[in-house]
Amino acid sequence: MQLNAKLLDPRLGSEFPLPARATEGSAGVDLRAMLDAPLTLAPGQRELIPTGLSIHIGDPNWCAMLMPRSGQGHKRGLILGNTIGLIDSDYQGPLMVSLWNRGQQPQTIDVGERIAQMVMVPVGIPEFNWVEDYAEDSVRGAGGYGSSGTT
Ligand SMILES: O=c1ccn([C@H]2C[C@H](O)[C@@H](COP(=O)(O)OP(=O)(O)OP(=O)(O)O)O2)c(=O)[nH]1
Ligand SMILES: [Mg+2]
Repeated sequence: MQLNAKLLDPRLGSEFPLPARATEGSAGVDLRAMLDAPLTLAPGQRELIPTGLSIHIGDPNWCAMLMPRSGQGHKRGLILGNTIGLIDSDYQGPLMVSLWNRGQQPQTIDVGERIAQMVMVPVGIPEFNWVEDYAEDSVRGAGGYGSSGTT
């Protein structure tokens, strides 16, 4: 899909590669920490980190989601302060990553390091049809929270 975007940090595309997917089959576009200097996050600390770009999706049938990189999350405890960042189709401001060190050790983020990934996701737009009863009872009904067991 085509995506209008602005480079807000001139180091992107010169000193650091443009945002890109790591491989042809990657779902996520890796986003970099466009910091002025390395940043150390203490255990439990989170900071809003600029990615150096903005996007304008435009089409309300799409959104973007910012997600942790699995290696960073699993090995270093670096995930997102909002768990997943949701980027609205009408947002035109700078893309920011709330990076959260949920681990036990301080973690230093290098300038330009790839800290998160952005995935484009289709959005269903609900038009609520408020009813008293559902026409059919589903097999699940109100069962949830482990109701189907573990085996
Ligand atoms: O990780 C994130 C999450 C959000 N945003 C931007 C894009 C998004 O469209 C906007 C608002 O996000 P959201 O709707 O999740 O936050 P909110 O707390 O509901 O703010 P608002 O009242 O502005 O909608 O902030 C980011 O840059 N990074
Ligand atoms: Mg909102």
